[in-house]
Amino acid sequence: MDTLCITGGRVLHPDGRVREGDVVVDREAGTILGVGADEAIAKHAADASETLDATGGLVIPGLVNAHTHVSMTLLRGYADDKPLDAWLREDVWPAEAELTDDDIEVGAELGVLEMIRSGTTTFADMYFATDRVADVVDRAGVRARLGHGVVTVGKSEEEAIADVEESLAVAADLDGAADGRVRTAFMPHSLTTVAEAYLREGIERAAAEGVPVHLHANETREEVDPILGERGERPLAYADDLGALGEGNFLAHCVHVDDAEIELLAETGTAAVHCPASNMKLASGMAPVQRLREAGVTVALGTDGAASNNDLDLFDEMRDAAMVGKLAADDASAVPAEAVVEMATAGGADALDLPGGRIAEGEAADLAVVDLDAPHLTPVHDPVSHLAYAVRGSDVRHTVCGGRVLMRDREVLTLDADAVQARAAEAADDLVSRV
Ligand SMILES: CSC[C@H]1O[C@@H](n2cnc3c(O)ncnc32)[C@H](O)[C@@H]1O
Ligand SMILES: [Zn+2]
Repeated sequence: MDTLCITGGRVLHPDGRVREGDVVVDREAGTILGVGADEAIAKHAADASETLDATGGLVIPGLVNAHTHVSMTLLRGYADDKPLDAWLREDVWPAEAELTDDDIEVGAELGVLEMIRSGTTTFADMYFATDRVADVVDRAGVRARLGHGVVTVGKSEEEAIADVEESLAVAADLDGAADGRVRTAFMPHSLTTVAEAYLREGIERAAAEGVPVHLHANETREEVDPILGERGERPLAYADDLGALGEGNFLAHCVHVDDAEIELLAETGTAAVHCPASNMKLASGMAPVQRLREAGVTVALGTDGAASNNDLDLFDEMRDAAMVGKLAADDASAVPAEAVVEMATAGGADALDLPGGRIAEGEAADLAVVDLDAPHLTPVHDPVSHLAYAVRGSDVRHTVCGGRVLMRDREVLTLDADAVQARAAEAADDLVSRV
């Protein structure tokens, strides 16, 4: 049998416990064959086709970035210190109007490179030129749920219809690409940037095809108030009426949600993707993560785009989520370390309905090895505490997705890191000079 064995480290199990042991992977199936320190595992380790050394390290599930716009790496640091609406209208949308498909591809390469280097194996992406993003996912060896983002405000009826059609066509055509590592969703941008008729038709057709729906929801007060004023109902009641809530669907942000909306998410099985860094940078607000989790809502973590974060490092996101979760709840015991680790792993995989997120026999072999042998990680009283509060993306030693080694000893094997960085820097300069 063709196996990969990750040896000599400690392993984070789905129950949050950490134990010494090896992880044996069936490379053909891309799944975990066994975990532990018993004789059978030792025999597998001795016979392994390939070995990754985890000595002094912690093996964790590959992290899941459940909401991003990966190609926005080209706009990292382009526009800061503004609230969402002004940031989008004055800076981001004019720049995005100049993006070529080549820019989107190189921006995606840069973002995926950054994610692999910080232990992320799976992401959800809402953007444009989705076929080019899918091609990057294929070459880089990661997993993703991808969609074409629909905006109809400011467009003619013909353009708006074409945008909805493109999102539905992309969802149908790209699903299963990259040997099944690409799955898709219908992705209207938000409840205020897509008009009701288009939302209603697109969501109905997506549901009929079994395609999930992903959108930004309840991100700012400026987005909630007009819906409340014009419709006399809260945004998630409107979303429910549109058919946007349900198992498999996931909403980014969910900052300004009241108790009834939290209950709606829980009842319908709709997941929420918490984006703490973006919410803080744009001063959008503090999501009630503790209350969402207590209500039984699946909560995942997302970086949002690199222009509002400004990185794609899920370790930063875990720390931010734990910190701001305590402030939001006015309670230092809220959103503890084990909660944010769960949100970045199993919670993310569940929200996106993709494999991975748990290290156990039969699960997808999506893994990262974190090196704990560093001054800022010494001593190790509690490895889970370190994951949430002290580890940095640059502490990741190896990254594996579907049993394939994507980064070994910090060398990314599936992308040419220097070339990607150089191409992206040039594309970003050209882009800005055109805006
Ligand atoms: C239509 S493709 C996605 C669209 O979303 C924009 N975007 C980036 N970050 C955010 C955010 O935090 N809230 C809302 N929209 C955002 C991105 O620039 C694309 O235009
Ligand atoms: Zn977003």
